[in-house]
Order: sequence, then C-alpha cells, then structure tokens
Amino acid sequence: MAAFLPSNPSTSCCSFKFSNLPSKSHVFTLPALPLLCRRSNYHRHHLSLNRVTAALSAVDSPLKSSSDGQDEKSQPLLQVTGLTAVIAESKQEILKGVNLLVNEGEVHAIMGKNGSGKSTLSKVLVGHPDYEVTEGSVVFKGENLLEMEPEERSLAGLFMSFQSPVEIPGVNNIDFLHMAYNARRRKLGQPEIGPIEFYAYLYPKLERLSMKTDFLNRNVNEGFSGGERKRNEILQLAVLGADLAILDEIDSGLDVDALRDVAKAVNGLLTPKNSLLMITHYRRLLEFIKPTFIHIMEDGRIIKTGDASIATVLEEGGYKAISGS
Ligand SMILES: Nc1ncnc2c1ncn2[C@@H]1O[C@H](COP(=O)(O)OP(=O)(O)OP(=O)(O)O)[C@@H](O)[C@H]1O
Repeated sequence: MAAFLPSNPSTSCCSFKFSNLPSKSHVFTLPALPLLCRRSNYHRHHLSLNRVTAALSAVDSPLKSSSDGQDEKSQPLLQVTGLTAVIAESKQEILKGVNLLVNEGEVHAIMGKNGSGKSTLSKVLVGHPDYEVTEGSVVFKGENLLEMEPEERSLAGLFMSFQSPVEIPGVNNIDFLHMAYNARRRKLGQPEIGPIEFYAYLYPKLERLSMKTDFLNRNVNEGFSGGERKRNEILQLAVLGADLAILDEIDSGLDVDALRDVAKAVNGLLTPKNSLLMITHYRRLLEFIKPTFIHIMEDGRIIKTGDASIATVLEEGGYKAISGS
C-alpha cells in the first residue's frame, strides 16, 4: 500500500499526497480519493468516506446527446464571474477575470494558446492548493464553490481528469473502483455489491472503452501508456459519474481509435442534467464530442465564445484569426 501523507493532518481527505510523487502538483481531487484514504486509515476518515457518494448521483441517469443543444429548461450549473487567481507561492497572477456560464446539459470546450491559463482555470475550479483566488465568484449548483474544500467540491459533483493522470502504486484499479462504487451505494441507502456483481456492472464500461480486463488488476495508472491513462480516467468517470466533468486534454496522446472509444464513452454519459467542460487544442475531439459552446482563452481570460465553427476558423487561420494578436 502506498504511504498517504496528509499535507496537513487536519485537512480533508482530498488534500492527501502520495509520498513517492515528486511535487505538490500531484494532489488528488478525484471523488474516489477519500476511498483510498479509507483503505489506509478508515477510522480517521470515516466521515469523509461517508460523504463521498454525494457527488455520484448522475451515473445511472437517462442518456441524452450533447448535440441536442441547450435544453429550454436547463438551469445554470456553473457560473464563474470575474475570477482572478494567483500562484500561491509566487503570487503571479494567472487568471485575470474569467467569466463562464455552464448550464445543465451543455458541453463546453475551452481552447487557447499554450500558457493561456486553461489548466489553471480547471485546477482552480477543483480547489488545487497551488493557486489562490484573489477576486471573483464561482457558483456551482447554487452554492459558493470557492468556500468548499477540494473534497467537498468533488462531493458536490465535480470530476476532473488531469492532463497527466498520476499513478497510485499499491492500489489496483478494480479495488479502487469497487470501493468507490460501493460507497455510492451506501450513500443511496443501497446494499453494497460483491466483486462478481461489480464486475458485471463494470464490464460493459470496460468494453465500451476497449480496455482489456488485465487493466483491472494493475495498480492505478502504474506503467500505463499515456493513452491507457486517459482511457482509465474515463473509466473512473463512467463508474463514478459527475454533474460537471472537467476533462483536461483528454485527447492528448490518444490514437484515432482510442479517441473514438473515449468520445463514445463520454457521449454515453451525457444527460440533460450533467455537463462537460473540455480543454483541447484540436478540432478532432470536437468532431466526436460536439460542443454547445467553444471559448477561447488568452492571457488568463476568455476573450471569445461561440459555436463549433470557431474551431474551424482556428484550424484554418490560427489564433490570430480569432484574437487579432
Ligand atoms: N504552479 C505553477 N507554477 C508556476 N507557473 C505556473 C503554475 N501554474 C501555471 N503556471 C503558469 O501559468 C501559465 C498558464 O498555465 P496553464 O497550465 O494554465 O496553461 P494552459 O493554457 O493550460 O497551457 P497548455 O495549453 O500548454 O497546457 C503558464 O505560463 C504556466 O507556466
């Protein structure tokens, strides 16, 4: 079992780091993380564990394609207003007034030049400790997201797939997913399911992602190729569900077949109630997962919002065709 080192013993479970990882950028904020904490230290994190499943409400909802566009009755899910954030250590400002509205049932894509602040925005949304919010507000499902600890954000229904998913030595994939899923069932007042039933639940998701069953017995992400890690992130999302999934460059490192599998799995999870925020550099992903809106980020702000045609303008004319810079 990997050693779990609390960055601050009094903080929530999601502020845990793994001792063998190189930097604090590897802090986990996945909804399932508290379950790993339980595995290593059940009593201390018992309450956190029991709350984890609050976030996992969307997974069995009816399906609806994002390409159906905006539902007339859709409600705001995430409202970001004038968000500014600095790097905690250096106080360098990265986000310089981001405004973004994501309604239920919408798919949003954020594009932008390297270093424009896309990943920082997503990390700030999940409460990554590398950053401090200095101004602005973020309302998620009617609640002030910025007042929540990272764990509470995931419990509230945020899922983030990081650009570089980390390894979790000593914890195998199927145990990780099974614990998370059972915690959700307990939260819903349903009995836990055993390994065989869980496998039956999991297998179609694995198949949809064209993942081999031996991935289940391997430690989470350990020795996985870049593309395998990305598939594994989507498998976690498929098992756990989320109201808002943030996928940071889920297309990077995927071959064309893998991209199709991942996109199919993501599309299959979309409902009229949940939403997706994708960060990508390429139109290719947007051909598989149709965005309701595309936002262009530049120097820490969203400078343009439009429909899918923006991606074509971008591909043909580069960022100068959009920003004029
Ligand atoms: N923890 C940090 N320490 C130092 N600099 C940082 C940190 N986080 C972000 N930055 C800087 O902030 C800027 C925005 O980074 P960010 O990763 O958000 O960009 P991005 O738009 O996601 O880029 P890319 O398309 O290359 O992934 C970059 O110049 C980056 O070096």
